[in-house]
Amino acid sequence: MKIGVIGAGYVGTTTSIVLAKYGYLVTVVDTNQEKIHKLNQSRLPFYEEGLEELLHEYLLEGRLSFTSNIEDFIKQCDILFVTVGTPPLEDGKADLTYVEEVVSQIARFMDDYKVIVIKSTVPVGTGDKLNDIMMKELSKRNISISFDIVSNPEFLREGKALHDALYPDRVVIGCESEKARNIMKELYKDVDTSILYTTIKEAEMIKYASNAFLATKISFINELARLCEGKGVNIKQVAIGMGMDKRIGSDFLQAGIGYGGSCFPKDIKALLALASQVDIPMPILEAVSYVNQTQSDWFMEKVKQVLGSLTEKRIAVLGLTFKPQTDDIREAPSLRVIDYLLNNKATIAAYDPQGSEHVKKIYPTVKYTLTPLEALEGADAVLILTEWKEILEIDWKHAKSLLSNPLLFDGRNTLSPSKMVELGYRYFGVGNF
Ligand SMILES: NC(=O)C1=CN([C@@H]2O[C@H](COP(=O)(O)OP(=O)(O)OC[C@H]3O[C@@H](n4cnc5c(N)ncnc54)[C@H](O)[C@@H]3O)[C@@H](O)[C@H]2O)C=CC1
Ligand SMILES: O=C(O)[C@H]1O[C@H](OP(=O)(O)OP(=O)(O)OC[C@H]2O[C@@H](n3ccc(=O)[nH]c3=O)[C@H](O)[C@@H]2O)[C@H](O)[C@@H](O)[C@@H]1O
Repeated sequence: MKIGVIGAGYVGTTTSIVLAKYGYLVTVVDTNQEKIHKLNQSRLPFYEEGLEELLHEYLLEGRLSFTSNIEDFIKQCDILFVTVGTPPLEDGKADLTYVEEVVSQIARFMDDYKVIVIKSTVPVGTGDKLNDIMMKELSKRNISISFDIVSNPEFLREGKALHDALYPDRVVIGCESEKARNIMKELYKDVDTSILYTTIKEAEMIKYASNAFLATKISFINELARLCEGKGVNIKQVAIGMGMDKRIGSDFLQAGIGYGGSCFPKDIKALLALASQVDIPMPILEAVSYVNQTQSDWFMEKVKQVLGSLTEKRIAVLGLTFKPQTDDIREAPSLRVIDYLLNNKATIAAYDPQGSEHVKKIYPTVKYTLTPLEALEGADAVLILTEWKEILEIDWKHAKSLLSNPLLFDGRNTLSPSKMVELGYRYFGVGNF
């Protein structure tokens, strides 16, 4: 069974490495020559711990290969995983251009049965649409070759990609043919988890529903944090107490400056766009998005209030990526915070272990430092926006001596307020005292 993976992004690269680990022969294709070149040199095109070593090993062993020749690739592979991007369009809908293009190419070049496994996050009904595209392309060739479309959504998190792909909580397979189902069953035989077989549409919806629910938990706790702050109640204790109820669960109840990343914001927009196409109002999801969009402003208003004015104030921004252990800055709350600070004429020194180069392209006037302590020199306030280990493990006693003003705004509620106060800081968390 030869496996092909289309797209060498987070999902494609991780999927290919995991499949190679399970002993399959895997080839990955991408239109981005630079990525393919890098991968062929055992270098990841993004930052993700634990993957590069395996990439190197499997390349050497010949279990994994990377190419930009799509035609040969399609002819040679039996199972094709589609992992290309589905970014948001202006109106919030998922842009299916890349997925549709890939599927057309498969139909144009295939000469025997293929299982086409859609891993990209796509709206409900996409499987049917892709099926139509395949049929149309094949009829242009005046040829009849059988194929199956399977929806196998990906649930990995950036920063924990390898762990999540190796030990998933569940695998969802949306599949409507016995033949494809048996192939998928064989493919996942060594993965020790529950497999849920569904229709294609159900699998497509499960992916969006899961992300939307996780985002709802975050916006719920963030909204509650605002109330807790007003009432002098500690949100961290509230979250612990809530999370002890198994029906609620303790995950994704960490209050902060809001969720970011390439998926939650995009997938919520896409789900709302899907609902509006069929005139179904989704006020809960609208509110989830609204709370998230206003959370960093709410946080920054507090900073402004404490400082009086931000004009010409020196602000140390610690953490730029949307979460730790990644270099991804897509929809990162730090971008909104920097925007806010620049609009208020503050001076910024920013530190991030992985994300600075990317943010520099958007905000070239910000000073980017190589160490967290450099960013703190002469600062009037410190903002923690991402809970990187490098930031949490700062020697905060020494750090205080570098600051003009020991004001600490912890946008991730990760430091101990009492310890910081003991060290002489004025500490402000998110509903956390
Ligand atoms: N990033 C993540 O953690 C997760 C992403 N997803 C979903 O998976 C999909 C992919 O996400 P990422 O891997 O982050 O995307 P990405 O943007 O990192 O990678 C997509 C890759 O596809 C390539 N590509 C585009 N058109 C192509 C074509 N015609 N032929 C070959 N390659 C082509 C691009 O050059 C790019 O390298 C999205 O739908 C996303 O929502 C799902 C779960 C987790
Ligand atoms: O579809 C996707 O791409 C993926 O989206 C998320 O994964 P990811 O965006 O990589 O990262 P998360 O760990 O979910 O964090 C997302 C954002 O929420 C924030 N967050 C998370 C948890 C929390 O309690 N509070 C909170 O503010 C994080 O800081 C981050 O900005 C989902 O967790 C994955 O299951 C899914 O596969």
